[in-house]
Amino acid sequence: MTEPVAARWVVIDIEGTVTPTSQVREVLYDYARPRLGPWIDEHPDDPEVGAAVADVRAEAGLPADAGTDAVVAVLHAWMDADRKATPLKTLQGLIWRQGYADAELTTELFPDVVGALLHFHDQGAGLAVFSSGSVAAQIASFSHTGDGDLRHLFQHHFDTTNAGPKREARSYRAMTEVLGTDPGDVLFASDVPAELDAAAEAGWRTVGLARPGEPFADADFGTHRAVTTFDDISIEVPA
Ligand SMILES: CSCCC(=O)C(=O)COP(=O)(O)O
Ligand SMILES: [Mg+2]
Repeated sequence: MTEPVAARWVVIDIEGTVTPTSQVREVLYDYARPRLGPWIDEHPDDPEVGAAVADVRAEAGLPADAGTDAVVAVLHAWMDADRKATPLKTLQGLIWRQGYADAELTTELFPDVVGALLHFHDQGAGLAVFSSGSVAAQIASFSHTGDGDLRHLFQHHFDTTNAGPKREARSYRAMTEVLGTDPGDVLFASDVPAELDAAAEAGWRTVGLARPGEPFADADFGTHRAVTTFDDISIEVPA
């Protein structure tokens, strides 16, 4: 990106934008898959787990008393289809948080990401994350990266629970309220054109990450600027 974008906030997507898609769909999904059933059975009194399991049953049309095996079969099918259903994301996030705490997981970021985020931060921009991954998963994921603990960089974390669906403008309007700024002061970076469309509809500025080898490398980004690396994104923070 040659021209700097005026932005007080930079909001980043995760999968395909700052981490390779394989980091989520292979490393993290493979970690969660065998642990979902045991996690559900070992946390019978955790209200967050109970609510997520009830939501899986309801969303999948299972009976209200369907057992763990039936619930896990649905969760595995959703993962196979990469359906980013909120109750799945809640349960994955709890499992991944434990995995990061146990030092069994480390987040691999694209090599251009940390330098760019540090630069935006040093320029005085606020940084936030908007991902289908739960807030718990996001925070855990940035606590153990190949580049160290990056949690201090982010002032806000948004997911499909506290903001809403990623492809709907109302989610971006809700986040704008929380950020306490004008929508035109926010730059959203994502690999998914439909997410950028929703952000633009809410008045945000957008940049598409068309990273070589990633699922949206050859996507049509329409009127959104598209770059292949964060090295090509520059911002200026209005005085
Ligand atoms: C470590 S955060 C987990 C990310 C995740 O579960 C996911 O589905 C990523 O989706 P995104 O909206 O960031 O593309
Ligand atoms: Mg993405």
